[in-house]
Amino acid sequence: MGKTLYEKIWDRHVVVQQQAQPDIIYIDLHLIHEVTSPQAFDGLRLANRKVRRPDRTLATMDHSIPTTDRHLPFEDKIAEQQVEALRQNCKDFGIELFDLFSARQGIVHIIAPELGLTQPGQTIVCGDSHTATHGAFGTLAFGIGTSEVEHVLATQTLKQYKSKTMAINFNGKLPIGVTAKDLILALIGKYGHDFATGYVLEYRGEAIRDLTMEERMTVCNMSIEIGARAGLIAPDATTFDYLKGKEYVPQGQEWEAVLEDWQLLQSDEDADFDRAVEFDCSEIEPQVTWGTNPGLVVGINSKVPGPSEVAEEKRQMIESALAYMDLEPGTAITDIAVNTVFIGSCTNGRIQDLREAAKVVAGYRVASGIRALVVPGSQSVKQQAEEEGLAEIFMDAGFEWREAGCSMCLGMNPDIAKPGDRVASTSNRNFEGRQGRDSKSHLVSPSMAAAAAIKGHFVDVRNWPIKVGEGV
Ligand SMILES: CC(C)[C@H](C(=O)O)[C@@H](O)C(=O)O
Ligand code: SF4
Repeated sequence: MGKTLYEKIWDRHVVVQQQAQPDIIYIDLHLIHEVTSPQAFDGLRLANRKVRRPDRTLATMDHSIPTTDRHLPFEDKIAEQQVEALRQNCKDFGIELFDLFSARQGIVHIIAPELGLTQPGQTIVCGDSHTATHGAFGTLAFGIGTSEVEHVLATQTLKQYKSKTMAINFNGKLPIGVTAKDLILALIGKYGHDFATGYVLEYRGEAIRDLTMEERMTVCNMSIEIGARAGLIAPDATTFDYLKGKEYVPQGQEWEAVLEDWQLLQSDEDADFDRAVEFDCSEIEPQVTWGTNPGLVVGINSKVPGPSEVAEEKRQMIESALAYMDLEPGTAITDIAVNTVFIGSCTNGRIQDLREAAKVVAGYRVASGIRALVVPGSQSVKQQAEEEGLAEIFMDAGFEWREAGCSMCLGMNPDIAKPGDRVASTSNRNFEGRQGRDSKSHLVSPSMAAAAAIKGHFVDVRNWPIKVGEGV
């Protein structure tokens, strides 16, 4: 019997295997940030322990930091303490930190891939649920809790039960103007936000093969939003081209050797997945979430559904989502007006995302009364966007252009949506209060968010360009 990619990576990392016990697996890379690490370091200190592999541990700050005026003291003293604690911990335990003013600072899931730290066949963990992003490289990457962060810091290993495996076969090609974000939202919409609980997914098929690495990261990033532990894409020429020459990737003869090894990282043809799903890509439209979890999503040319359209056991959930979102069933998605637009996050804060948004924005102005933010996922994305003239396009149109961080993806830093704000957001979560108390989030792709900023409501970006002033 052949093995799945997941099983191959797992087997390469098992350190101890005992009956009726979780396996102990080796961790190749441990990423840390300011929110989920302080208690873990406190635990180490109490036990008088060191960090086992500081050289395989990397820290950045992203969640609670401001994206403007970084030279000023923080308004939020708790956030400032978190950041201070991370600095001290990294210093005391010899861990490299990309601090606030580092050219390498950024969202943890954006910086590791862009530096070439994320590589096929590795195990990567982080005290953060969107660690699955790194799965785009054929890397087993998943989020862990703070006590596990401590365990990994101390031992560079983790106790884990093996997950079940699910193949997600995306058949056919993505229609023109439909993005990776729409692909993953459509999948979650069809199956629901808890469908894949307990599974590690492998995304496969023509539509996946056609995606760039950045698009693959968008897909894997949202694995947790369908309940999965992790999501993987087998590495191929696209992966190797992306990695070649990156700072932390081996060069010369060593590159040839790793390349040979990485090519083995495919599920065997006769591998047995616990479950397989076939998904037809040909009918996907640009997606817009209307509810309070990412699975409550429809195509741009649809209407907000009502409780009567769903199975009895889901009615209450739909009713409470409609009430929170202040939406009436039957409302056309294109009639939903927003007053805030957020382009950024580890889902869609990479350079390709900003390029796609800028294409829509170029030559237009943000509609009046709209607050629109573009927040690059890393300082390196920021710099590149400035060099390419994207920052100027955004600023000329009336967008705010920020320093890198999680920003309005979650209400943990000064970029908070106000009560009642309705946000078109390129992030990955739309739970109640996610972007600020009593604010309403609609998840979309970068080009859809950009178009909503210009028009003041959702539009089908496939019909862009729309002449300024038309139909507003
Ligand atoms: C704060 C952090 C622990 C959290 C996570 O685990 O995902 C955050 O990144 C999020 O996206 O909700
Ligand atoms: S950008 Fe959002 S989803 Fe990603 S790590 Fe930060 S808070 Fe979590």
